[in-house]
Amino acid sequence: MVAVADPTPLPATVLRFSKMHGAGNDFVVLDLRGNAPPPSPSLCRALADRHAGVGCDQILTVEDAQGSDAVARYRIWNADGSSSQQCGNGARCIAAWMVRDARSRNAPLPTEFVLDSPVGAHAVTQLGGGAFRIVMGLPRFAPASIPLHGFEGAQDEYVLYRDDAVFTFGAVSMGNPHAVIEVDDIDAAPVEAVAPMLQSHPAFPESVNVGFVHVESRDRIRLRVYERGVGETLACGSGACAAAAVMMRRGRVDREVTVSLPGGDLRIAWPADDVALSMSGPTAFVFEGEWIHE
Ligand SMILES: N[C@H](CCC[C@H](N)C(=O)O)C(=O)O
Repeated sequence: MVAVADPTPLPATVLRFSKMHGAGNDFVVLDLRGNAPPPSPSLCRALADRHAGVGCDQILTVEDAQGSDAVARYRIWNADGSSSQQCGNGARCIAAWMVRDARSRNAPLPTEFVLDSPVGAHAVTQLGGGAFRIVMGLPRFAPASIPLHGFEGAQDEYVLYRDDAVFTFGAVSMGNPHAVIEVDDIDAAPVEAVAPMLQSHPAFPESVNVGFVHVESRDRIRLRVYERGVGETLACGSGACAAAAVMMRRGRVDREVTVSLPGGDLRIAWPADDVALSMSGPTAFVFEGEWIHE
């Protein structure tokens, strides 16, 4: 009897994950509590790959809160392996993940709790049915905070040139950079043509998420977002906050609006300039899995 070497090498490691989405913006969630190391950029790219991996727009990690009254801390990596400081849809999904985790340990979370992120604490409110409200903080319009180079003070509208193209947009930080371009026809918006040119423009040293917005009424806007590190997604929570904030600052919409994205609707409220903006929207668990990698 000749022993045959097993042709299938044993997996080096197995990584458990949750697959979730918020209005179609989809995520792989990793539980790193207990000081497990963060995923490398190459592991993020492998996990995000929609053919050879699990497939997602972002990887989200759940981590121990560091000395605050938060129930957990989360971090964000885009599909290309780059990290981000903010993810609105991701924050809601982490909230839902924590609610389910607490319930599984017979220690249910209160209706209101706090999550920590790379840009600070976020108050969370359970709205029921998988919906959550997240306090996303103050929109920051100063060019230096976006960052947007070449401009001194905050402007309602910026103009940039590149080759023979002219870009007219609003800009704001929600903890991550956003440019917002108003269009007449959202379905015909030149998303793939314009967004990459603006993202690689030297005025945006950290690149930028590019939103294309059409104002339908004073309490409803339609939005498509070409995200930094991903491309066009079905929804972008911080992008919805950014588009709403830019349109509110221009006086084009009321201080509470529905943002209609291809993957679903989000509700944004920004009662006054010196009050934090909040975002409400859905979450969904899709499946649990094990990532087997060499
Ligand atoms: N692509 C973004 C991060 C994810 C934002 C988006 N998925 C959201 O829901 O806010 C960036 O690089 O800033």
